[in-house]
Amino acid sequence: MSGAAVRLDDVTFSYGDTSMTFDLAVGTGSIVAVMGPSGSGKSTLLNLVAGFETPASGHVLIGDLDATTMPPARRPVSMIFQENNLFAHLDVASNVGLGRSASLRLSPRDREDVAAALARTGLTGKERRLPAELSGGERQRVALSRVLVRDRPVLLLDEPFASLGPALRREMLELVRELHAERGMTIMMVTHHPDDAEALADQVAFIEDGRIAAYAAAEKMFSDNAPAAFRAYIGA
Ligand SMILES: Nc1ncnc2c1ncn2[C@@H]1O[C@H](COP(=O)(O)OP(=O)(O)OP(=O)(O)O)[C@@H](O)[C@H]1O
Repeated sequence: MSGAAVRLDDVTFSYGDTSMTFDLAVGTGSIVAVMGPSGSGKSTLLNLVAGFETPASGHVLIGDLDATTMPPARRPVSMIFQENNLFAHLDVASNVGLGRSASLRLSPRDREDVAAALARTGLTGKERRLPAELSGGERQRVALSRVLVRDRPVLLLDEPFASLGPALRREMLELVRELHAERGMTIMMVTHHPDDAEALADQVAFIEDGRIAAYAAAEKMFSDNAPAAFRAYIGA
């Protein structure tokens, strides 16, 4: 895997009378923290990239592809949500195997890759467990293992560690940082935690009222030179 650039070109979208407009260019292999008040449009932005929502106008470009109307499964993208990433009736190995084959027809090579991904995320020995028999952190490790076997150039994280305690959250962010160093995928991560953004991201996109109010290097956004609205939002 290596990353792909993501571009939203004059993308407009609305839910009833909530209108949003996104213009954003994310460089290949960079990590962008998507931050902003509740209801500002962070999840919608990720859903437009993933293909769960389709723009009213404008274009979504991923690498060389115009993905604007492409169905989610065909996009070179993986996404992890805060919860419900796994199928409750399938064991850990099968949930990860789905990243390779939707019908779970797995070759010996696929099975090796599933085992390697589970080893990489620290889940060896838990292959036969059901999601309900795992902790919240372990379930998100399963989701990350599936990302590894899916091997797509863009990874979208919609507050995947928000319900974990602080120490575990840091541990999971560290795992994401390592996987990024190994694979080089482009990451867009929604987070409400400035510490998480500072630890992981090289860019911060600040969303306010359905538009990108600021987009700059994390170094700048977490300095005294950050836009006033962002400083107010993080309580700086
Ligand atoms: N399925 C939907 N139907 C109608 N309106 C929606 C839907 N999903 C989101 N909205 C509205 O669109 C706006 C943006 O929502 P979105 O979920 O993208 O915000 P967010 O920044 O991710 O919020 P949060 O931080 O609370 O998760 C909000 O006003 C929300 O109420």
